[in-house]
Amino acid sequence: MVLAQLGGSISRALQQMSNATIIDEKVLNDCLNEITRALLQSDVQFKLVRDMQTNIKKIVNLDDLAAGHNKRKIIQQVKAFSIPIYWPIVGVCEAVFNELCTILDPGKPAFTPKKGKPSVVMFVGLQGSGKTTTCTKYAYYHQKKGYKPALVCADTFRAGAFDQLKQNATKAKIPFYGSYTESDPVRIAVEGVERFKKENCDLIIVDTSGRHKQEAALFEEMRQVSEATKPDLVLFVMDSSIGQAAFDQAQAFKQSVPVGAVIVTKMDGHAKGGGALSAVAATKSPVIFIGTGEHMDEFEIFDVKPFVSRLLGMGDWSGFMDKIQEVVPMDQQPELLQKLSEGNFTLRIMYEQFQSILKMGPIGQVFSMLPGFSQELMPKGQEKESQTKIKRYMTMMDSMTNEGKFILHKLTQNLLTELDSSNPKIMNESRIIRIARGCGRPIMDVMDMLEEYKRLAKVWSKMKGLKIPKKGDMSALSRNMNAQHMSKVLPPQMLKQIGGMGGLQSLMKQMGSSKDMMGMFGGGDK
Ligand SMILES: Nc1nc2c(ncn2[C@@H]2O[C@H](COP(=O)(O)OP(=O)(O)OP(=O)(O)O)[C@@H](O)[C@H]2O)c(=O)[nH]1
Repeated sequence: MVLAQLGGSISRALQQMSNATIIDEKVLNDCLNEITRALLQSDVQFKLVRDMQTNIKKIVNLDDLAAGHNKRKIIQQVKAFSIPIYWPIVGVCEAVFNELCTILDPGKPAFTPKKGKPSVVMFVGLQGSGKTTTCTKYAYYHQKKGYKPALVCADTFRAGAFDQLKQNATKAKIPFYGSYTESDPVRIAVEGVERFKKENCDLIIVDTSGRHKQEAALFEEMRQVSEATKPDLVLFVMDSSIGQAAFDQAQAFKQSVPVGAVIVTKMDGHAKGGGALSAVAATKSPVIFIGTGEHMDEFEIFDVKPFVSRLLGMGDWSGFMDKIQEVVPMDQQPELLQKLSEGNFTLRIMYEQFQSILKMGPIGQVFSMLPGFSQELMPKGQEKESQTKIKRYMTMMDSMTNEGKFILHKLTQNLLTELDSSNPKIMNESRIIRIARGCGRPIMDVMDMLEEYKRLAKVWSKMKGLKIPKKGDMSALSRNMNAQHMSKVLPPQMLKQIGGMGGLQSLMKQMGSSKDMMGMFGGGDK
């Protein structure tokens, strides 16, 4: 399965899960099985896939969720009180995303050469993996960054290897060393490294001959080159279409030489995404670059998160996780909560929420996948229409502001704009006609917008009576938040999963410390 298909399969599996009304063990298992199948077909090693599935289940354990053991998920769920989102799906997506990122990130950065200080980098890999081409790409990349690279051809096995390197190096104006007559790769490697050290080159790249894991003699030769040149970094070059063999091959190299980083080549073709994951797992070294074509500059720094996003077929999933917080920015939550606690869900608040959703751009569409997020406002499969609808509502509300008609507040005698009033009754016929005229929309549209406002106001009215602390004191908020409030604002399915009112109460007891509760709102130190 090629990369794009893998992404498609995984996102389809997640989408199917999001279509389910209730996410129970079976729905979660079906989704994970689907993802597992897709990864296996993409040549991710079986063990890796199995571990990943177990880990995701641990993170998204629905039983745990009900019993309140899984704080992280609960934290996400409680955050959901800010907006009616069915959060567990985000949790599963995030877990899949994080698991893939974890596999690709072995936790230790690769060696980076320093300018002005001689470093030796040795390239190893299977025959035809693109090693020689990649050596030059790597040298050229660093040359552009101000390094002084040099190439040494220690591939005495393949006839024509030296010519190929010479040709590439000449094109890129990079000094090179090799021999048509010498057959000992160790000797050539040592001579080349010494020579370029004397010439003050700071990045000496040693290309070795391609080999297969069955070729014991060639592996021994590679080990000797490594011992003699003492490279600062051994780079394993792997063709992305190698398939299931990737793990074993990478491991065989790692067992002979201290592989410190991986470069995956031919990512431009019918690339299998799984190989990269397997190579990292086998070598416990990070992928640092990818080759995306035959040309010198078709070479990119490897970045885990965008790669996984691509793998999952979701433009920028990591960005989504960050942006999700924007729906109600953390620093604005106390203010917002204050207004809501007073039962003041105004058209202005609705306007600001719409603004946040639109700010999320196409990512906002992801919300429409999530059951619970205003089915009426964002029906599935009609994201574009929904966005247009939101924009239309906002235009109507703009017209309300511009008219600047004020309403006298019954109790405070303050003058409020239509946008700041939380009493839908004030929107009488003459006001509706005026707004419709002002924005050039039919009266029905204005009424439609006001219906949506009433619907949302009803959801938010459940927050009424919540004691809100002063701005910044989130822990006080958590102390004042009781299970009763929570039960009102959590979507019913979510409450059911937590174990109803009883489950919620015991959960809140367990999470009693203010530090934990602060975490629930994204505040405090984590
Ligand atoms: N499309 C594409 N082709 C690549 C890429 N990298 C290398 N190639 C091509 O792959 C083929 C093999 O590349 P080489 O650099 O000769 O491979 P090698 O690993 O040095 O080969 P041995 O010396 O036999 O081990 C060449 O035709 C390269 O042009 C890439 O990122 N994308």
